[in-house]
Amino acid sequence: MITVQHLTKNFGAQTVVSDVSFTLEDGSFTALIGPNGAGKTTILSMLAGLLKPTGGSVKMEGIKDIRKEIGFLPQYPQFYPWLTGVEFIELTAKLSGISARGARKEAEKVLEFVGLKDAIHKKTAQYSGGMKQRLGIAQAIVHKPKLLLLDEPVSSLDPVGRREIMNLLKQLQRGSTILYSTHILNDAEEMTDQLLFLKKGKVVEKGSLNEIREKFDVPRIRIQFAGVEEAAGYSSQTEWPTEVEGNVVYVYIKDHFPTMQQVMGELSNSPFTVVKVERDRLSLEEIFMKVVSP
Ligand SMILES: Nc1ncnc2c1ncn2[C@@H]1O[C@H](COP(=O)(O)OP(=O)(O)OP(=O)(O)O)[C@@H](O)[C@H]1O
Repeated sequence: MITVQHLTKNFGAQTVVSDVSFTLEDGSFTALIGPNGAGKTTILSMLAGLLKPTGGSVKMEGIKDIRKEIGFLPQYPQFYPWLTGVEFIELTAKLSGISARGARKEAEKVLEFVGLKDAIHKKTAQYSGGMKQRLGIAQAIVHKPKLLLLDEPVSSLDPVGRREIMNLLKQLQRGSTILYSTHILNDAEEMTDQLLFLKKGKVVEKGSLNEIREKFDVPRIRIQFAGVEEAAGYSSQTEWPTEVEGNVVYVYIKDHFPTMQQVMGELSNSPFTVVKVERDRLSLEEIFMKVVSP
């Protein structure tokens, strides 16, 4: 388990990370979510040992020098353009303490794992954005770190590239604890065990997606009608509290009422044409806006 306690960073008079505490269970997948400038990179850099905290601590159970146990993918990874993929990873493997004899083999293995097997002898200057991101992940994991820190690993990629990298990260989770920053909330919604919402350097909300949903969700039933008039008609005749948005009516649930059956019963006795009825849930994006908006 990794325990972060009261982590704080000041740049001059400005406090950009303020008293941040959280834990990462072994093998868990945690997203650090926050708007631009919230302090995500600063937190990851302190965890990676690249930036000295002004205060607070980062501890890994049973480990004294945690730097050896960390793999880090910076937001904008840089590679020597004159090296091939395998040469670059071999170099980083040696720098992270793998023996000269083992480094080449480990480099080839990890490049195959990240899907770059066919490009290992290509110069990194010729890699596409997605390939560079895979190469960045390869350099972060070649020494099999216990904690993997990834700063915006998918933000620069198109949806297909994002999906591929997220699937890759999911596979990595079997061997590592992962903390990654993102502002692409769809990915976080699907994959993550724990969410940390960051605003102006402070963790303003944390928990599993379900826990956070429980807290912020407004229970309601969404009914889509065939037309705007029908939605307005239903809304004016029902006894339940509603809100109308075009051809959609939201029926608000309070203390478990109305139930879905009650609403369906009412609709089947009404003259209005219904297209779709569903229990409405806030998306992670909507929750995020609620949490971080001023
Ligand atoms: N070396 C530095 N000196 C002074 N201020 C800094 C320094 N590095 C970061 N900051 C400030 O700290 C704040 C947090 O920056 P940080 O890069 O951690 O945010 P972020 O959440 O990663 O943002 P983004 O999503 O834009 O990458 C910002 O206001 C930034 O300007």
